[in-house]
Amino acid sequence: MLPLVWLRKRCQGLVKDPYRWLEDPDSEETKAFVDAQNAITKPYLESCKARQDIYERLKQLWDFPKYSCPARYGDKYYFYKNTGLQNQSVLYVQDTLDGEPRVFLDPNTLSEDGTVAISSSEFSEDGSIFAYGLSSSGSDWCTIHFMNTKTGEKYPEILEKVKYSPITWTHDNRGIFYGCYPEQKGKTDGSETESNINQKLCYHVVGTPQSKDVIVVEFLEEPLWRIGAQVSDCGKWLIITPVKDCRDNLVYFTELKPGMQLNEKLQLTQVVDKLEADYEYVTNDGTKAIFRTNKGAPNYKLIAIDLLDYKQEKWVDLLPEHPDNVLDWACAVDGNKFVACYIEHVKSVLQVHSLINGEKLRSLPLDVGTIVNFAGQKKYSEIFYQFKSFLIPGIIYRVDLKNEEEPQVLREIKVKNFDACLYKTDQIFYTSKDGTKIPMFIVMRHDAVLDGSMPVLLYGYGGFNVSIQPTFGVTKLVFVQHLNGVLAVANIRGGGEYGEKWHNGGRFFNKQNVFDDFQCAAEYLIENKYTTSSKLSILGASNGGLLIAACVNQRPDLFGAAIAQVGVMDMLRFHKFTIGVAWVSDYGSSDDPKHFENLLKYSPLHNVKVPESGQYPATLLLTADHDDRVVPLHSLKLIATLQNTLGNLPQQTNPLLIKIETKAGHGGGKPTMKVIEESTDILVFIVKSLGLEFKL
Ligand SMILES: O=C(NCC(=O)N1CCC[C@H]1C(=O)O)OCc1ccccc1
Repeated sequence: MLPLVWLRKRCQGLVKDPYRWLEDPDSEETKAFVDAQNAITKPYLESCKARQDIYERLKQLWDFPKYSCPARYGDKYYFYKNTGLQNQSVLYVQDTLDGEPRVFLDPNTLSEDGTVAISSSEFSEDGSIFAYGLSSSGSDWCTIHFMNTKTGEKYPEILEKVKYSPITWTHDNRGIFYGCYPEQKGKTDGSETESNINQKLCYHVVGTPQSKDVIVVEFLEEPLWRIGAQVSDCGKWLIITPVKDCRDNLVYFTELKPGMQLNEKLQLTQVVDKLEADYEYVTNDGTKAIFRTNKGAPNYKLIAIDLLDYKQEKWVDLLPEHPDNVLDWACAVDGNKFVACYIEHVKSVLQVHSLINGEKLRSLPLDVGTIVNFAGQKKYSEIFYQFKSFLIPGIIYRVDLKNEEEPQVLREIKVKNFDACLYKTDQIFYTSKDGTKIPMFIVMRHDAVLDGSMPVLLYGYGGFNVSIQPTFGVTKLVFVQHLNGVLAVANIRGGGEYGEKWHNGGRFFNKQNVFDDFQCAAEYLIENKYTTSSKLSILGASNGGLLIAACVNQRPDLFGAAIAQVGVMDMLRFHKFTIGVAWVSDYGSSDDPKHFENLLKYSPLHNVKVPESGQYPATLLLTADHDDRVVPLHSLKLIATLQNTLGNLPQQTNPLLIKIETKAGHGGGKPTMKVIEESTDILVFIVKSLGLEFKL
């Protein structure tokens, strides 16, 4: 037997997996397990006498109008608005910026309980047709629909089996390129766990049935590739950017000649042929295509590639890499400019540059916080951007770049019954186990007394090049305001806060740095008298759920309460379900012996053990039956292991619970009422676990 196969068998032979049966969501045993768990957890969370107060307060604080930036399509403006407690935001249309808004599409009318959400959308080049994806119960699957923007009339066809898909129009307004999985067998409602392979890029002509659609791009020898596609700003080119996991993509292109039928495979020219960096199309200036890339630039930069002479030695830097700040995104505006958004020590910095030579033309001043939303196009000089921070719910600015005017506040979002002046946001840098300085935001009352008595809610994510920047979160503010709490957000490695070096510092064989960074954040908060372990709660979702569960296994003594939402818990098998195989770019795969050992070291499911002294903190796992990003089996297997290993020990008096939501998924598109319910559960669990008093 080959040494590698022998080694794998030996290793895997050592690893028990007694709850493998929980991997079948449709078996009677799994359904009974889910019901039995919910039957314990729901009464536990409902038994909290402060629950109603917490729920009412969350609802009251949530009930403020939320807006997106307005965006121009055709001769109209469109924007999303939620009056406050609507389950889904509504898409409005205006003839002018101060015209009377009219409802354009209200997703709340598409389901009784608000579980149908708009997951993606794109207007045709002339604004005459609106293509939009609808997802149900939080699944990543969506169906694509088409609407005439003048009459509001729906086209008859609905595109099915769409997932991880672009929507990009040919500039003749005739149809769209989109991604689908025609070979997917069985259920495609998000409750299934089957892997997604063999995505195809198709072209759909509006007004025709999907059966007439043609596969225009496929990579038969690469079943794992997801095919990114974008029609260029000028409409002449189709840029194809296949990606295999969660980083590094290739670049192909083809010319879209006027009148092209698009009824056969496209002949692609390959520009980038090595999976070694990210290349994101920004715009093009004639044959000069601009990409945001980290190729030779861990903080990212903009390069120009001449599509007619695309050899690498001919690539030129348009916006060189900044030595410290991360180029987060760029958008072409006003014909010959682009807006660049940087991350500087975790806060957003917004600048306008020349598309001709990249030079900086002006800054757009911001407070300490985040640009959460931007609207601008190469063909318009008017741009909009929305700013948020921990204490600012949203300010939308408008500026017309054709003149030197200062940005004007278009809309300032107000929250009732919350006096932000009572609170402050500090950014501190603490030292992690290996000496690395880690930034952390701390939000609390101005008059807080640091005597170790305050409860803390510590949040982290730590992966996939994702930067956790300041945002306005009602749940966290209720914790600060009504539990006299301290909110701490640790920008641990694995994220993108300091570019590629930060991401690489927390992935593959450096993954333990992420857990060390988070545990050191907790120790910093204790040493500096913000709190004590018994008053310290930790919260994370998805990859952040892995963070929570791994840190609880490694330091059960450090935390008073732990909440892991939709966590990745089985690090030996995650790649076998839905899109899990894409995560090997951060985690590696247990199919590779060197990664097998590394994964086994921190996999939450495989590292539950009885603590030498004391017990595990109060632990709540949250998942949902239609989560097809991180399938619920991860959390089901972990809670079974926790309860079976620790649940009967006399010293384990803290609860070890799970709640499985129905008609819900990974989080995207979740209706407001379900979000408030879940936030109530989280705060109730913290109140009960830390023995806090909720003060209205
Ligand atoms: O899997 C991911 N991204 C990584 C991801 O979602 N992860 C990675 C680990 C668990 C989970 C999380 O942290 O949210 O994206 C798949 C996707 C979705 C939509 C369009 C294109 C591609």
